[in-house]
Amino acid sequence: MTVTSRDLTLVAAPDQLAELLGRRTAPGRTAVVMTMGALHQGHAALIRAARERVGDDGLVTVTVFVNPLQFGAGEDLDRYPRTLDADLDTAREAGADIVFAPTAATVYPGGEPQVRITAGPMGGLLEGASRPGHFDGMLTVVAKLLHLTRPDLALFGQKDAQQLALIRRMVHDLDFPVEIVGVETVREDDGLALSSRNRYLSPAERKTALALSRALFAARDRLAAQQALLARAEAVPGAPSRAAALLGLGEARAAADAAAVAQAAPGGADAVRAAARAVLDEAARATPPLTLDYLALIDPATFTEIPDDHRGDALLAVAARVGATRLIDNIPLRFGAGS
Ligand SMILES: Nc1ncnc2c1ncn2[C@@H]1O[C@H](COP(=O)(O)OP(=O)(O)OP(=O)(O)O)[C@@H](O)[C@H]1O
Ligand SMILES: CC(C)(CO)[C@@H](O)C(=O)[O-]
Ligand code: BAL
Repeated sequence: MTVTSRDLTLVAAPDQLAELLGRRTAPGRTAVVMTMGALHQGHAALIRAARERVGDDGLVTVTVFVNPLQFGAGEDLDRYPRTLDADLDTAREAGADIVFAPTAATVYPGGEPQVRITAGPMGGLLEGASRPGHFDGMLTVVAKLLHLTRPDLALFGQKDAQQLALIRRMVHDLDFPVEIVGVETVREDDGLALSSRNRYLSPAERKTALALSRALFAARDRLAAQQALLARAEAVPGAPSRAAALLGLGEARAAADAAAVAQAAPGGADAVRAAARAVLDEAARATPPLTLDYLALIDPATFTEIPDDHRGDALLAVAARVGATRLIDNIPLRFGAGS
């Protein structure tokens, strides 16, 4: 579908939003994209995906709200970029109908809400361990915004993988009548995941920050190499070992690689993790340095570390600081046959 520039309405009050939704909603065809503003092409991809899903006569609402509840003390709530005029252009070009940009006093008229959503055990891991209370605050505002925007679909980025998993969990556990759609991470040409916080980076910091995506790609390449070797070795019937099998094929170099892989990591996950860590260790010695918060190779169903002999889906997730900026990124991986 080609998205042509359409009329965009900016609303700040929930009753105005309700009025618009009531007037224009086509049944089953409303979508929401929730953001904290400072929109970039990652957000635009979510809005375009929403438009694709609901069609030309559907309704796409973008929310722009920097939610104080999900920021911890000492985090960047005050300096978080607020660029509403530019956001309206991006939202319009990507195909939104409504931008709902309420104030904090509108969203929380009585101050901080007494009753909140609790993220549960998964909410205390990784991002939740580094940012205590973050996911409770995030889920609470997502629940509120779902009530206010009343969508059939809500789209979220895979870049915030744990957020997406927790929103799916909330919707499942609490029977929210909405379909949650995940959208692939949009990257710069050099691999850096688009993020509103990238604009904090100086050129030198940005260069160091590239280590996040390079680490993920190194791990992905390591897994692909391991699995190609294994597949070739397993293709030789009756071979006593992977290395011997490849030697039997006269592939001495590949056999040496296979032996190294087999020795370093018979199951594979540890070597994949190590390939990523090597890139991050190097970036820790760069100027300016990268300070690793976590690197985790996890089961996407639980967000707990996978064992070395894991088979099936996994997620490699990283969080790090460069200067005063904290960035996250992740990549899906598949261990075992068919990956
Ligand atoms: N590069 C990206 N590709 C796809 N979706 C993204 C990307 N970056 C953010 N999103 C998604 O956009 C939605 C709004 O995110 P948010 O406004 O926090 O942007 P952000 O760039 O992640 O900001 P921040 O730098 O503050 O984390 C979320 O669902 C998030 O996952
Ligand atoms: C989902 C969200 C808009 C809730 O404030 C925020 O966490 C974000 O931008 O990812
Ligand atoms: N992108 C997730 C929202 C946050 O960092 O608070």
